[in-house]
Formats: sequence, structure tokens, C-alpha cells
Amino acid sequence: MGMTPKIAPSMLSSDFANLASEAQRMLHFGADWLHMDIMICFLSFLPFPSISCRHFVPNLTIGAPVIESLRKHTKAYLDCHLMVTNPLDYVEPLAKAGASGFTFHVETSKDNWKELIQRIKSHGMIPGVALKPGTPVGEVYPLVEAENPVEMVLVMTVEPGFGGQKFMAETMDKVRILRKKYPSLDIEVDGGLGPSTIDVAASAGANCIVAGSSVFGAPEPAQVISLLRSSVEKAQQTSIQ
Ligand SMILES: O=C(CO)[C@H](O)[C@H](O)COP(=O)(O)O
Repeated sequence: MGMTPKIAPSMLSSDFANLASEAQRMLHFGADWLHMDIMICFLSFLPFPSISCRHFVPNLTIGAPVIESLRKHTKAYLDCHLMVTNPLDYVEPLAKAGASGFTFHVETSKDNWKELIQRIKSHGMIPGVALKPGTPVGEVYPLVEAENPVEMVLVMTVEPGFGGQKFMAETMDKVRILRKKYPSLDIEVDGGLGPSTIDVAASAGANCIVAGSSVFGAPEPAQVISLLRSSVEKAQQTSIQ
């Protein structure tokens, strides 16, 4: 195992009214990536005449206009996590806005993941696939093993939708399985990560760590970022000994 640790503060926990300065603060504190949680409601006009709003998660956050605004203030890797029912619709707008990574959910993309990966790459972004805590890990194997594969798997360690939830330790089996099967794959974990949960995630094999409330809520965010990174580095050294 030799994947570079990436610490990605989840901007969902930032002060959205001061997004640019919050992002710069996190980068100054040592963040590698900025994790952007994109939750959008998909207005469905079918069956006519009822109009329904199909949410993938019970929350709304940001879309391409906010990514575009933030991009004007930073060159950082914007790690976009699409919690939407129709990710294909957002490939072009997010690429134009300046997104770096585009991670879609396997649950929303069973029929069109090949097209999605191809479109994400052709728009210059890095494709990743995410899975919810209840989704079997085997569902992402075809996407990792494809001729044109995803480059990261995001294992959700809480139900997607909100920051500040409790880390679900049972999701670590999926990380262990993925790390054993794909030694050089980027494996990201997201939800409830902080000083008390990082060691279990790092020793399971996660190398990309998303952390919202534990970083933004800390008196010294730089110390938390540094601790998350050293836990991943230590676990990686232990695993190669
Ligand atoms: O994807 C998310 C929610 O869907 C957030 O990124 C995640 O929950 C991080 O927040 P915290 O570290 O506070 O749990």
C-alpha cells in the first residue's frame, strides 16, 4: 500500500457566507483537497401533472455556480461529491465551473456509469464512485475493473446528507476488502472522521480522509489535519512492514 494521504476538509461544515476565506484557511492549515458536497433536488415533471422533487439526500447545498465562484479564489483540488439523482446532468456544468474530482454514487448510476466515467474524463476531471453504508461493496468492482475505470472509491461512513453524524464502524469491512483487492486504489472515507475514529479507518486502508465537524469545530484545525495525516502515514508504514 503506498497511496498518498489526502486530507480533505468537508466545506459542508464551513461558514458558507465566507466560503473563499474558509477554503483558504483550511489550505493554510495543511489541507490537501477541499471536499465539496453537492446536493441538488431534481425536479421531475413526470407523471404529469404532478411535480415532484426527487432528492438523493434530504438536504440541499451547492451547485456549479458556487464551485465557479470558489474557483476564482483558489487553485486547490476541488473534490466534488455528487449526492444527486442525475449526476450525468452535472458533468459539463461542474467541469466548466472548475471542479477537479467528480464522484458520483453507484446507487444512482447503475445504467450509465460507463458513459459517466467517459464524460467525466473527457471533461478533464477525475472520476470516483461513492457507495452508501447499506450498499454492498461488490457493486463498485465493475467500475474499478473497467477498461476505463474510476480512480477513487468513496466509502460513506455515515448516511449521506448531513455533517456531524456518528461514524459507522461497520463500514470498515468494505474499506478492508477494497484495500486488499486494489492495493493502489485511492480509497476515501467520509462521515464522522476525527481524532477518535481515524485510526480504525487508516488501518483499514483508507488514504483520502474527509472531515467536516472535527476540523472546523476544532480550536486548532491545523492540529487535527496533521493528526489525520500522521495516522494514515503510520498505518501505511505498518502495513508494509
Ligand atoms: O458527505 C457528507 C454528508 O453527506 C459530509 O462530507 C460528511 O458528513 C462530513 O462531515 P462530518 O465530518 O462532520 O461527518
